[in-house]
Amino acid sequence: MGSDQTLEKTLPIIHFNTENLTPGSSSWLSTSKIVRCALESHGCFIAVYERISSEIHEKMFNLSKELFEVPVGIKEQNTSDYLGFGYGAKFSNMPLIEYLGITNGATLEATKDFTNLMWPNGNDTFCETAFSYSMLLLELKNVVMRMVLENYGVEKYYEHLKHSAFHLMRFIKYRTPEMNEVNTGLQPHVDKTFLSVVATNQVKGLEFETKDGEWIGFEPSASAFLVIAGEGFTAWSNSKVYAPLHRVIIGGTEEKYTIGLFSFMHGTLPIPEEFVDDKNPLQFKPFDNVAFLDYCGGENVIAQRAIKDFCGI
Ligand SMILES: O=C(O)CCC(=O)C(=O)O
Ligand SMILES: [Fe+2]
Repeated sequence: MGSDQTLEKTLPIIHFNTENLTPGSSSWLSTSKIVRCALESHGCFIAVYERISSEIHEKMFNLSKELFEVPVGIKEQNTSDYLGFGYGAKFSNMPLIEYLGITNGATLEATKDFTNLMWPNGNDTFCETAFSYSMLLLELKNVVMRMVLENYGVEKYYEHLKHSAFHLMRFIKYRTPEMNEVNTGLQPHVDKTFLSVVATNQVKGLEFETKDGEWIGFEPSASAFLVIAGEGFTAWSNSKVYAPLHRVIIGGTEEKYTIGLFSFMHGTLPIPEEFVDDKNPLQFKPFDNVAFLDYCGGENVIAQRAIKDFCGI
């Protein structure tokens, strides 16, 4: 296990292995502290998680290429009322990005429904691989949640949060820019989620802004996943967890593919009293993550950090 979080111009890197994945072990406890610190200082970190083998990772990304080859008319049937869910492409300010999403990702039923929508004659390999892969991302997300909550001494909320969570499994493709075309893959934004785990192919482009305004690029490598906090987690933790601004710039000649498991919460969440004291007065009212998404999908979409406007005190 190691952490490079004090190094400037790099994202914190946290290794997860058999030893520190054993709840209650001293190594679990020390890793929990490092995870919490990373989410407070950067709002994200690189998780080196070897339980996700390079075989399934590669298989999933190859299938994801196949997914984007499905005819547009079918991809467009992947609709959703939520901001950023469903199918999206051909945005005037972000011409390179195309995405598809499984609402209620990391469930077999939704993965099957999505597969059957994309391939009316079926595609068992896609369905099985996407489901297994989403479960592995979910496992990592849950480990991180549990570690952070334990380290804050608020583990009593873990089961409730785990059961209130629902996930968007999002597949993204960024094509390379043509001559004189902008290289913006994804505009700078802060996720409206609680917590996400994002995997990418070997192509660079994802960048995070540090608290002092510098942009740091993510260098993809085998078994490296990004854990990113969203504004929901910031509100719930009374601003202890930081949600970082990030963007995608497509520079090279290769297409970038991303697969992310983005978590959101159902229901109204109050801010635990453990996060509030004289030095840290309550900053947010109880909030509904789904209502927050709706709020951001309306005319407030421009605001990069909308949570304060939505439920700040
Ligand atoms: O494609 C990526 O690397 C990042 C995607 C992302 O930030 C998002 O979908 O919110
Ligand atoms: Fe994002």
